[in-house]
Amino acid sequence: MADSALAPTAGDRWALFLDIDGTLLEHHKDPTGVVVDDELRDLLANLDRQLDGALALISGRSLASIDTLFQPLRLRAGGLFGIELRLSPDEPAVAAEEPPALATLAERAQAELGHAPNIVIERKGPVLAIHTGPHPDGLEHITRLAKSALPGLPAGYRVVEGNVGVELLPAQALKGDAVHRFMATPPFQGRRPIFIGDDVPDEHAFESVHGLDGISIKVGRPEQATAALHALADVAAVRAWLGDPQFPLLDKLVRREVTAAAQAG
Ligand SMILES: O=P(O)(O)OC[C@H]1O[C@H](O[C@H]2O[C@H](CO)[C@@H](O)[C@H](O)[C@H]2O)[C@H](O)[C@@H](O)[C@@H]1O
Ligand SMILES: [Mg+2]
Repeated sequence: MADSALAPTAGDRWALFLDIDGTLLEHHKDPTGVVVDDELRDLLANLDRQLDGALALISGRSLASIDTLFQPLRLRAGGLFGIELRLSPDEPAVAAEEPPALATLAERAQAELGHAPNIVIERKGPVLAIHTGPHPDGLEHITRLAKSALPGLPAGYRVVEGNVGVELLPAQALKGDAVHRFMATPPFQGRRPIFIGDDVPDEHAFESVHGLDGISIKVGRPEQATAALHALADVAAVRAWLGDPQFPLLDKLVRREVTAAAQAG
């Protein structure tokens, strides 16, 4: 896909989509251990105002987890990789159901792996995450265990191996589709999307924004193949770029060599 993104035209209006973990927040060995500081809340609240509400968090976290983290800030958001969509801030969060076969796997994973110090099992309705933390000991075994449940799950479920864990996702868990849903609604319509993410599931959103004349930005891991055309080094660089008074300063983005896209998760 040709990269038109760094060819801003006068009067460009932007829409901003942000991944959370590894993009806005440094990773922590426990998913519940991350904390959103007031500086980040203020940064996002200011961007939300500056963009007339065309800002959404697109995360593998559930909407409930996102709201707990960022409260009292309540932004537009796509939770569970887009399964849960809040297209306007005053919409109530509706939690998605956990399929029985996924509950069985979660209990088996807890029995087999729960004792390992680096393993955290996170049940998120139709998504199950088995976190390995930064030292993915036993990742192969965990992936095999997760794949063993696929025959018992609804068609379309897949196992995604991310940077720090394995997740079992249903077919509709695609961040790029969430971006398209937001872009088809006010106040996102007619704007150029920017997506910033760090992990395999964000690849699908990078591809989506390319088709919308947008900007794709991968955070960290320069050695990883990605469809993203631009890069920011780490969480601190993301927050500095977002906080620049002249946001979005496109020429401050590092161009990434176009590499084979990671498997869009
Ligand atoms: O799409 P994201 O917003 O990046 O969310 C991806 C997952 O993030 C969380 O798990 C990851 O971060 C945790 C905190 O740093 C870490 O403990 C865990 O090992 C990582 O996998 C969250 O818990 C998941 O539900 C999200 O899918
Ligand atoms: Mg992430």
